[in-house]
Amino acid sequence: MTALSVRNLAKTFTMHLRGGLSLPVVENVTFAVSAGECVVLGGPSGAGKSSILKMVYGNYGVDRGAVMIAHDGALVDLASADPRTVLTLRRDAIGYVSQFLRTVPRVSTIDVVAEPLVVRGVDKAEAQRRAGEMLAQLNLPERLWELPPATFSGGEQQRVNIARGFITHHPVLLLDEPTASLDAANRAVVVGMIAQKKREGVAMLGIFHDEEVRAEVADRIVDVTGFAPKVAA
Ligand SMILES: Nc1ncnc2c1ncn2[C@@H]1O[C@H](COP(=O)(O)OP(=O)(O)OP(=O)(O)O)[C@@H](O)[C@H]1O
Repeated sequence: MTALSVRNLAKTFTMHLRGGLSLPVVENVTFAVSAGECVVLGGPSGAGKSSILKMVYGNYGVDRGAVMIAHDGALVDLASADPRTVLTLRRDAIGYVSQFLRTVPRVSTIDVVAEPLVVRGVDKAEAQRRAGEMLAQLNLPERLWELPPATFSGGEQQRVNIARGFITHHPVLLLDEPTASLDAANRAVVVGMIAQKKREGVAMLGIFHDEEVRAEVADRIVDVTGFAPKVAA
């Protein structure tokens, strides 16, 4: 079953501070991700992988094309949806694990991780219990759970971010380098968490620079260089 279908996306950045210089990045981006599948975007630095992920989540507008996401038994185009629909899709249908944690001052780690469940109506104590399970799985020492993550190391912050991104059940999940700052043991934990999401039928689209991780999680690699804009003669 197709959970995410990207059709003919195109993006050109316009550099307003450079006299309106236009920088075509990708065109005709077309691929689909099925439930229970992890598709990885491949290609060299600058090919447009992050830009595609940001368009799929609606952080970047698209010049052309559609991002169809399964929701309530239909496919909804996130690229042309109004802001309310985008928020609904982000609550119920599509999640995003970014590379970096955006920390909020004074909020404890356990509450940072529990929050996505609390806003979905889960009882606070139950949300914190599940947050603790995620943090323990990711080997984050319990003495850190009551502290805000602002002063944590890069790898600790990334694990808090992964716990927060994986705690909900979004049928489509976008992963932007979730293992970049992790040691081998924790990379293996995340690989296991991705395998678990596959078993639960989640469709994942990700960027992984680490070749070992990529080989373990990718069911298919979509080479982004195939979407390079044709240079006009
Ligand atoms: N907001 C932006 N404004 C202008 N140009 C941008 C913007 N975002 C990306 N670009 C440009 O688009 C091109 C593709 O960038 P992108 O980050 O998508 O590549 P990538 O394949 O993810 O690279 P990497 O593997 O290095 O992360 C680059 O040339 C980049 O400079």
